[in-house]
Amino acid sequence: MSNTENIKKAYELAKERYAALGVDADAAIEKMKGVNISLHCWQTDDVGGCEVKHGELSGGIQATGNYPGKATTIEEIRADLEKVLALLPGKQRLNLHAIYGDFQGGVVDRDAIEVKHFQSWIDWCKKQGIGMDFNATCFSHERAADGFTLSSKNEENRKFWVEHVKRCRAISAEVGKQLGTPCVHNTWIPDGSKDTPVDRNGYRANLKKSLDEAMAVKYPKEHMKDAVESKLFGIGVESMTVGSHDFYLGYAIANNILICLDNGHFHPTEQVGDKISSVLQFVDEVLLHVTRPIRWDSDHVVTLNEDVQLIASEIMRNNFLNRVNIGLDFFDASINRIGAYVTGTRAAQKAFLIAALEPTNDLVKLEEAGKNFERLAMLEELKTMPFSAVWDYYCLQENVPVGADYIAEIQKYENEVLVNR
Ligand SMILES: C[C@H](O)[C@H](O)[C@@H](O)C(=O)CO
Ligand SMILES: [Mn+2]
Repeated sequence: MSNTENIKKAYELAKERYAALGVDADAAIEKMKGVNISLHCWQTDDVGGCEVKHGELSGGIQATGNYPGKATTIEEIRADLEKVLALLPGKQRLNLHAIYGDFQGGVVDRDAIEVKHFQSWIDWCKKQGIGMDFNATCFSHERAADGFTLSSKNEENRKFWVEHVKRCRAISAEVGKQLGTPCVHNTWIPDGSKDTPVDRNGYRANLKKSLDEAMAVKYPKEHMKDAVESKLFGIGVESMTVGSHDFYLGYAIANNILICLDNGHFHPTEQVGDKISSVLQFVDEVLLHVTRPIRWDSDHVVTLNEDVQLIASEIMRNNFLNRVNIGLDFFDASINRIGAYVTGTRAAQKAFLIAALEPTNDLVKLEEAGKNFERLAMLEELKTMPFSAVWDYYCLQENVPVGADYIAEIQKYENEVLVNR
C-alpha cells in the first residue's frame, strides 16, 4: 500500500473517531481556509533589513545565534519566503517591516520612504497570490539611540519618527488597495527606561501626541487597519516601557483601532489566549504576534504548547477568525532559519486545526450543567485523539510535505542554496 493510501486510510479511521464525538473532520479542514497567518519577513535575516547601512539591531530585541545561510539580499529573502510558503498548507500573508524596502535605486532615510520602495514587494505578493501587512521600523537607527522614538523629548527626533509612521501608514493603504485585502499596519516602539524615570507621564503624553499626529490621516478600512503593540519590558528598558499594555489598550479603544497582543510581551504567567475575549468586547479587531517567550521576550520558535493552543482555541471556539489577524514574531538565528520558520508556522497551524476539531458546544453544555469533572475528562481525552492523521491528510490535500517530510526538503535547500551564501 502506498504512503498516500495509508494517509487516507488513517484519516478515514480518525474521521470516525471524531464523528463519534460529534465532530466533522472534513469541516474542520475546511475551516483552515480562514486561518491565514502573516509570515514575519524578519525570520529570514535576524531582523537585519535591506537598508545599505545596516544599523545594529536595537530596541531591546535580540536574535541570537550565527547559523550559516542568512539571507543578505532582497532576492535571497524572497527565495527563502517562497521556500517557506511551499512547505506550508493553506494561504498565508507576508508581514513586512519598513527596513525591508527595495532600496536598489538608492537608499533613503526612514522619513523619506515611499510606495515606490515597496512596489516590488507588492508585485511579489500579487504573484504569490497573498496579502501583505506592514510595520514601521522605529529601532536600529541613530535617532533611536537614546531609547526614545515617538515619545522622545528631542522634538527633532520625535517629528522624524512621526513622519516615518505617517509614511508607513500611507504605504500600507496603497498595499491594501493594490492587493485587494486590507493591510494591517502595526506600530511598535522600543521606548523606555533602563532605570527609574521621573517623568513617566511626560513620555506617555508625547507618545499620545505623536500617535495622534501620525494617525491624523484616515484611510478606508478596506485598504489599511492600524494596530499598536504593547510590551511589558525589553532588554535595557527594564524599569519603564512607555507603550505599556494599559497605554495602548486605552489608545486602541479610544480610537477604535487594533490592539496587537504579542504573547512574549506580558508577565510570564499571563496568557494572551485569555485576553482575546476581553479586548474584543471593546475593540473590533486584534492583531496577534504569536511567539514563544522563554523566561523573557526571547522570541523562540513557536511550538505546539498550551499557550499557543489556548490562543487558537479561543479564536475557533468563538468564530473570531474575522476579528483576529494572526501574525508571528519569532527570530532564531541558531538553527536553519527556514527550518525555524516552517516548524514554527506549522506548529501554530496545528493548534488551529486541533481547535477546529473540538466538540465545543458539547463542552459548553457540560460546563453550563456544572459537570466540571466531565468537562475536564473530555478536555484530557481530546488531547490524545488521532489528530496527526487529520493533519497529515490536510497536508496531503494541500500538496505540501506530510509529517516530518519537510525536514528533508529543508536540508536539501540548505545543501543546494544556503551553503553557497
Ligand atoms: C520586529 C518586530 O516588530 C518586533 O519583534 C516587535 O513586534 C516586538 O515584538 C518587539 O519586542
Ligand atoms: Mn511583536
